Formats: sequence, structure tokens, C-alpha cells
Amino acid sequence: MDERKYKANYVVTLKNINFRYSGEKGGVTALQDINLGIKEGEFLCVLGPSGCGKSTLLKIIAGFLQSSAGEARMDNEPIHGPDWHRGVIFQSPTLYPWLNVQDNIGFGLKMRKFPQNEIEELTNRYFELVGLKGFERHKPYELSGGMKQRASLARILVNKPRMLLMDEPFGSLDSLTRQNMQTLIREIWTKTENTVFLITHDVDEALALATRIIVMSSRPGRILKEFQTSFTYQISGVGHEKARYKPEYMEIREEILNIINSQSEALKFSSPER
Ligand SMILES: Nc1ncnc2c1ncn2[C@@H]1O[C@H](COP(=O)(O)OP(=O)(O)OP(=O)(O)O)[C@@H](O)[C@H]1O
Repeated sequence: MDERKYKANYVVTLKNINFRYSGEKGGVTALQDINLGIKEGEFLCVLGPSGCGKSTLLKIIAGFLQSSAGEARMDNEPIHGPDWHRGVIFQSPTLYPWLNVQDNIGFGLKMRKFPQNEIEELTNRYFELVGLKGFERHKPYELSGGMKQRASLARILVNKPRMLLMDEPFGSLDSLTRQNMQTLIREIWTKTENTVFLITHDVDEALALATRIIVMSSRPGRILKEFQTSFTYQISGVGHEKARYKPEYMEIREEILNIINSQSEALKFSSPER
């Protein structure tokens, strides 16, 4: 697989982002001074200790939350709310249980008043892309966890978002299904040339997929360090497992784990509210 040449432009820019959850006991500062530009076509993975604000950051980019200070922009326009240019996938697949898989996948297009023949053509195309051909008439409860996550992915992709935002999308899957899903998401990223923002707790998952990894501090979340990586191109090729045993893979893996562990230690000694 050839390394992707990035376009110079930023799809999303975050400037001096702070976020505070208000609460009766005084609230929680979840994010502090986040400055980040996400380039078109990159695969950005976010790592950090539990509770450091990763999901909060994703929700700000998605438009579900407005930052308390600073500014989030997409294509240089302020992000004011969710829209289909940014497709979001959570750990639990989001499908309507009363609709079959095809209707679930076509739901967004129907809401956007696409003609029926176009909905069928597009849903079929994405059924194929996520490997669910033959399951069009099944209801979500008739699918395995991995298949449900494939259907959720198709439901987002059919809207042709510019960006995919994923919060621990494979966290509840067994390790083999998880690896298959990693391969699928890499293939989709390659074919669609989408920009991806993926949160994970798994350093190996980040190294297997990312072109850039950011590591966050314990709460309030700040970006501590970023790494440009290209293992995703090697891992997708022949003899892919070998990439995981290269000294440079081990080195970067250890450095990231050390940062996360030091932050988790710091968290133990911090107070619950700030
Ligand atoms: N709705 C909320 N109200 C108040 N505090 C919240 C709310 N949501 C999250 N928090 C707090 O904000 C901080 C950041 O939460 P967030 O879910 O963004 O972290 P995270 O890094 O995604 O965590 P994890 O890795 O465990 O999923 C945490 O301390 C959390 O307790």
C-alpha cells in the first residue's frame, strides 16, 4: 500500500479549546488549551488515560458540545452543531431495532429526501463495502456484534461524510473480530480517502491504523505529545505481523505506554473535582 500524500489543508481546526462540565458540586474541567489541526485524509488516533477528555474532544468536533472557550472550525466555518459531514460511530452500534438493516442504512438518505432508486443504489454499494451483502432484510437483533458495527459504519458512510469520528468503535468486540474491523476500517479509509479521528485505549490499535497519534494528559486533558507514524501501510501489506516486531515499533509503543502510565499515576493523586 502506497503512503498517502496529504493535502495541505486542514479539515478541522481547534484553537485554544477549553471545556468545563458544570455541576452542583462545582463542575469538572475536562479539556484545557487544546490546539489541533486535522489534515484532510489523515488517520488520527487519540490515546490517553481514562477520563482525560477524549470523548469530550470528539463531541466538540462532532458538534454535540460547544467548547467553553476557544473555537472549533470545519473547513474554516465554526462548528455549531452535528451534521452529516462528520459521521460519528460509538462503541455501541446505533441502529433502529424495528428497521431491517437496509432501511437502517438508508434512513439518513430518506430523511434527506433522496429518491428511492438512489437510496437503493447507494445502500447496496455500502453493503458490499462493509461485507454485509445478503443481510439486507435482517433485523439488528439477528446480527453479531461485529456485523452490527459494520452496519453502523455503512449507515454513516452512505452519507459520504468528509470525516469519520469514532469513539472506541471496536472496544466491545472479541480480539479476532476487532482485528477484522481494523482491517476493514483501514480499507475504507484507503478507498474513500476520508479523514478519520479515532479514540482508542489500545496502543497497538493506534499504531496499526494511525498516520498520527496524539497522547493526552490526565484531566484536564491537554495534548502532551504527538507522533507521526506509518505502520498502517506496512501492517496492511504482505508479512504484516513483522512490522510489530521492528525496533522502531517497540520504541514508539514503549514511549506512548510510559506517557499514559505516568498520567494514570498522576490521576490517582488528583482530586475528583477541579
Ligand atoms: N456529562 C458530564 N457531566 C459531568 N462530567 C462529565 C460529563 N461527561 C464527562 N464528564 C467528566 O469529564 C471528564 C472527561 O470525560 P470523557 O468522557 O471525555 O473522558 P474520556 O477520556 O473519554 O474517558 P474514557 O477513556 O474513560 O472513556 C471525566 O472526568 C468525566 O467524569
